[in-house]
Amino acid sequence: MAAVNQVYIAIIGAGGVGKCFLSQLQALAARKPSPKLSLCYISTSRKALYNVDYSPVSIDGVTESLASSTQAPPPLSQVIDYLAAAPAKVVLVDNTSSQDVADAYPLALSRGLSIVTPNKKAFSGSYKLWQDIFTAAATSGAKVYHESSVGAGLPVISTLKDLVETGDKVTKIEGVFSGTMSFLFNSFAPTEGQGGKWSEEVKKAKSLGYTEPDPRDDLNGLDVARKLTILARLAGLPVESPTSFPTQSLIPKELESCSTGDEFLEKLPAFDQQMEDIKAAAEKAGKVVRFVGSIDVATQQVKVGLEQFDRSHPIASLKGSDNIISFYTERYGNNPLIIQGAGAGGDVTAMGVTGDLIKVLSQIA
Ligand SMILES: NC(=O)C1=CN([C@@H]2O[C@H](COP(=O)(O)OP(=O)(O)OC[C@H]3O[C@@H](n4cnc5c(N)ncnc54)[C@H](OP(=O)(O)O)[C@@H]3O)[C@@H](O)[C@H]2O)C=CC1
Ligand SMILES: N[C@@H](CC=O)C(=O)O
Ligand code: NA
Repeated sequence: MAAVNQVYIAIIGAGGVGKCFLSQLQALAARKPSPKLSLCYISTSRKALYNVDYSPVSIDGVTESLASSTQAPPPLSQVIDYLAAAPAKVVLVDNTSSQDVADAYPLALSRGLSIVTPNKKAFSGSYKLWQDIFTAAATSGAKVYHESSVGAGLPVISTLKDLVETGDKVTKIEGVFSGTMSFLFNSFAPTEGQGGKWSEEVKKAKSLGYTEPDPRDDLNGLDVARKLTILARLAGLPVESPTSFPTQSLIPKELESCSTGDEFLEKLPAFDQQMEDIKAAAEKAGKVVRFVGSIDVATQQVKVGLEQFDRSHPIASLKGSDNIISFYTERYGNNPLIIQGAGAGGDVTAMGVTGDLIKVLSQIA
């Protein structure tokens, strides 16, 4: 029988963000006085580690134990049955970008499992999925937190929720919402100097862990469209899906039929000139080009794409993978509330997930 206040942690996904989350979880579990956490399940898409009697999986060295595990992950519905029958409360941490896992949130929440995740798919899928998730949570009392689904660990979701829940009226949200796009344009079209080759910078963004598992999901604008869908919904706009508003893709037409991300990356250098032309057009106007998004709440308009900025504009002079997100509201008037900082990367994303876990623990343990 589990101790009173014991909480079981179940983790799906152990990639770039997942591994950083595991090291933060290890530090959290070792903290004194120690929260009564125990890891009862962890899986990737091919391997799993768990014990039918819920005896803990050691967090120390878990990446190595998982890699050498011979257990395959059971179907998701069975994982949810297993977790729902645990002799203590459970927090499910989804560190994948899987739509299948996201689609299972309503079931998991209705069975009492709380969820924390950086996965955007659940909150930016169909509006029905969004409603099902929050209805299931409200009915069962289970918690769902997804801070890192926008702006990685930056306090974007929590800030927007606070604005709305305290009665402010959000009129516009705009900025740079992609760590990958920020990094790409900051290094390919810097405010000073020459900048690198587009395709080389794309490869660097992937190796730095900024891109989605398939970098085409960043370059086609969908990752930003997903983030704006989430923010628009939280601001009160019932956006149907991330494809229901205009989004500019930076995938060359000729590469739209590539069957894998690797094939796309291999062929991309042949199309570097397309991006050079876009950069040159901005330079001719004395500006730089950046990939931005905006939500106009009053007109219900959401858009995502390239825009030109003066070199002195705060969006033009971002560094690294930084995001900048401005909230215009009635209370803040003409001077928006601005959040800025790294918007991608394993450690900063995992920070948002661990922070969410700590919030959930304070409510359920
Ligand atoms: N990287 C970043 O800077 C940020 C990432 N995020 C989000 O964090 C999430 C994780 O990103 P990241 O760590 O970079 O991605 P990775 O591709 O590095 O890792 C994904 C992990 O999920 C596992 N996985 C995928 N599908 C399934 C499935 N159906 N069942 C079980 N496991 C599965 C993969 O296992 P396997 O290897 O076996 O396929 C892998 O362990 C994504 O949703 C991403 O959008 C959010 C903000 C910033
Ligand atoms: N690929 C995303 C990761 C964070 O959401 C990005 O580059 O912003
Ligand atoms: Na965030």
